[in-house]
Amino acid sequence: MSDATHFERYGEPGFGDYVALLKPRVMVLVVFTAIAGIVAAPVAVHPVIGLAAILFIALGGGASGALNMWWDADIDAVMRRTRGRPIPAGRVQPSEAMALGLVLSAFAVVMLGLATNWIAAGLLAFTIFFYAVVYSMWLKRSTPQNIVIGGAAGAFPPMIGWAVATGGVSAESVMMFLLIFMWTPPHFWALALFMRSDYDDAGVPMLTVTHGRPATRRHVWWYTVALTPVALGLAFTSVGGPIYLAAALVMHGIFLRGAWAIFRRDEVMAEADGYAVEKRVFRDSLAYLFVLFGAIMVQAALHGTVLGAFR
Ligand code: HEM
Ligand SMILES: CC(C)=CCC/C(C)=C/CC/C(C)=C/COP(=O)(O)OP(=O)(O)O
Repeated sequence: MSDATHFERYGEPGFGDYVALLKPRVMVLVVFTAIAGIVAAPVAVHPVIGLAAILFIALGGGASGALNMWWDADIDAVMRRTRGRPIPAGRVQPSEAMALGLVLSAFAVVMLGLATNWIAAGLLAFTIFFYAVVYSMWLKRSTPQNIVIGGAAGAFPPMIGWAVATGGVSAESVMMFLLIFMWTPPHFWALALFMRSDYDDAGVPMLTVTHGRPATRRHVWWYTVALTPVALGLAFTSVGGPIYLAAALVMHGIFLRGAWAIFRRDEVMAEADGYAVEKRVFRDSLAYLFVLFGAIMVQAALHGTVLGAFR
C-alpha cells in the first residue's frame, strides 16, 4: 500500500464530492431566506434577474462552505458526524477545496454585482468573509461565543436578498437578520446537546464543552425567549401581516415549548429517551425558519410585489 497513489488508496473524487463541499443541505435554507428577502422587498425584481441573483447567492454560500471545509478539515476528521466529508475522507485535496472556494466566491460576488448592484454584492462578499474568516478561522476555535457572533454570517442572506431588490438596507431587512441571528444559538445548541462528545473530542470550545450541559440547556431556553419579540415583532412591519403572525405564534409556541422541555431536563432524563427532545427541537428549529420565511413570502404575494414583477 505504501507506494499506492493517493487515488488508488482513497478513490477518485466524484462530482458529488465537490457538491458536498458546498454544504448543499444547509444552503437550501440559506437560499430560501435570501429568496424571502428578495420577494418581501417593496421593489419588484425582474424574474430573470431574481433567478440569477438566487443562483449567485447560492454559489457564494456554497463557496463559503468549501472554504470552511478546507480550514476545518483537521477537526472534521476527528468528529464522527463529519469524518466522512470529502477532505477528511481523502477524496478531495485541501488545496482543491480552497481553490474552489476562492474562485467560486469571486465569481459569485462579481456576477451578483453585475447582475444586480454592488451593495448586494458587497453584502455577499462580507457574508462569505464572515463565515470563512471571522467564524471558521478566528472564533470557532477560540471562544464559546463562536456561534453567537459567528452566527451573524448565516443571518445576512435575507439582507442580501433585500439589497438585490432595493439596493439598500432597511429596518425590515435588519429585523429579518435578527430573526436568524437570535435563532442560530438555540438551533445549534440543541444539536450540540445530542452530538455528545464530538466537540470535546475535537477540542472545539462549544458551550457544551466549556460551560457544560446544564448551562447549555439554560442558554437554549433564554435565547428562545429573547427571540420572541423579534419573531412576533416582524408581524407588525411591512413584511409581516396576519398570515405571518399566525405562523409565528404557532411555530414560536412550539419552539418555546421545546426549549422549556430542554431547560427542565437533565442528562439522566435525556439519556433515558435517547435525547429525543433535543433531536425534536433541532428538527423543529429547521421547520421554524422555513415556515416563518415561507409566511413572509406568502405575505409578499398578497401585497402584490411578487405578481407585480410579472406585470
Ligand atoms: C454559526 C451558525 C450555525 C451553526 C454552528 C450550525 C450548525 C449546524 C450543524 C453542526 C448542523 C448539523 C448537520 C450538518 O452537518 O449539516 C446543522 C444543520 C443544519 N443547519 Fe445549521 N448551523 C448554523 C447556522 C445555520 C443557518 C444560518 C442556517 C440556515 C438559515 C442553518 C441551516 C441548517 C440546516 C438546513 C441544517 C440541516 C442540514 C441537513 O439536513 O443535513 N444553520 N447546523
Ligand atoms: C450567502 C452566504 C455566504 C451564506 C453563508 C451562510 C452561512 C454562514 C451558513 C453557515 C451555517 C453553517 C453550515 C454553520 C455550520 O457551522 P460549522 O461550519 O462549524 O459546522 P460543521 O461542524 O458542520 O462544519
